[in-house]
Amino acid sequence: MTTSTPHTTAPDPIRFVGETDGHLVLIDQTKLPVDLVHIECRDVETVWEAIKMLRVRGAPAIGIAAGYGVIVGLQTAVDQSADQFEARFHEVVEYLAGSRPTAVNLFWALDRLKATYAAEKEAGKSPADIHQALLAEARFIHEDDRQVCRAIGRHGAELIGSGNGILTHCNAGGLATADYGTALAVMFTCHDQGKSIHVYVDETRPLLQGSRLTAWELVQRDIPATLICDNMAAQVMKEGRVNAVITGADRIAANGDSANKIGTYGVALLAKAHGIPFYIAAPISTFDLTLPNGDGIPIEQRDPVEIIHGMGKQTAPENVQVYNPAFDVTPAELIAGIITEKGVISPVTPENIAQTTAS
Ligand SMILES: CSC[C@@H](O)[C@@H](O)C(=O)COP(=O)(O)O
Repeated sequence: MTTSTPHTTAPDPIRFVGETDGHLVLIDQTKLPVDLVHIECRDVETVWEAIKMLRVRGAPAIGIAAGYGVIVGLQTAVDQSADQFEARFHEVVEYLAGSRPTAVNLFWALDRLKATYAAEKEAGKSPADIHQALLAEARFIHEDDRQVCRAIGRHGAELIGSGNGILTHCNAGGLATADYGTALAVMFTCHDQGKSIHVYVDETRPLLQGSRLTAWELVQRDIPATLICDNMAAQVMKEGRVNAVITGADRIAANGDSANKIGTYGVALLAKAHGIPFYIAAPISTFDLTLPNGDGIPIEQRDPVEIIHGMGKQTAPENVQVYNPAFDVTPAELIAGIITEKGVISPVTPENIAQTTAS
């Protein structure tokens, strides 16, 4: 079921309505910026489809939605035996884990629910009680992300001076998190602090998260912003308009190599060539310390149709070969700092990452 409302203020991208028998409500991000449409997810298949098709997207938001996806996925099993309930739990977790491969926040959130399940089972709890505990954990992940984003904004704002131009790529805003964002949190905080900033927004081919979502969020907040096509970033930097680049991340390896939306690596190289600091803004939940470097980060490959028919009309021959990786990996040496809720990691070294993530 979908509902449409006028969009004059920044709305919650993710809401869970009710208790364990409730449902998930998401902004359908594929419809923005033209329509603010909500979708109701009353089964896990709808949640999976929403993640896969980028109706909900952005690393933290995917994790939050998946947490609630487990709750709706278990609703059909709560009256069954403890063994059947547990089998369904693992089935739902595996199913949601197969929706998208790159953002580690998805797996991080599911792992937290697995740990909750194990603790409740150990304590001899019933399926209904376990279901309740899982909802509490999903809600905690959601609420905690709000605080995390605010802290990222505060730490990042210290790096930005009044009068600065900031370039960003993709959407790491309120829509990609519980609210307020990661990279955009820095810009929102600067704006709230009265600093005059100007944001350059890469449109972000092929799915235009920059022009559809980031530009929309900035316009909603009256933050001065200029939309550019991805291939204009070098010229804009050369003209001296950009003092810092800030993007989000989907997975950060133990050495700081960071996966983010395809094109981010190119932006980081351009920033280096122009002597502009390139920052990643991401929560601790985006670090994957099991990976020593970015080589092991799984890169999602998406459907060629997104490029051949990306603008709602055919822009390439149907039978042309297409390569459509959704993410790339920016090497740590190109990153001036990683802005987390615990502070800014700089220089980006394995030692500094280990220290901050453990604190
Ligand atoms: C705070 S969101 C950080 C990243 O998830 C974001 O920059 C990004 O690359 C999202 O890609 P998407 O494919 O739109 O989910």
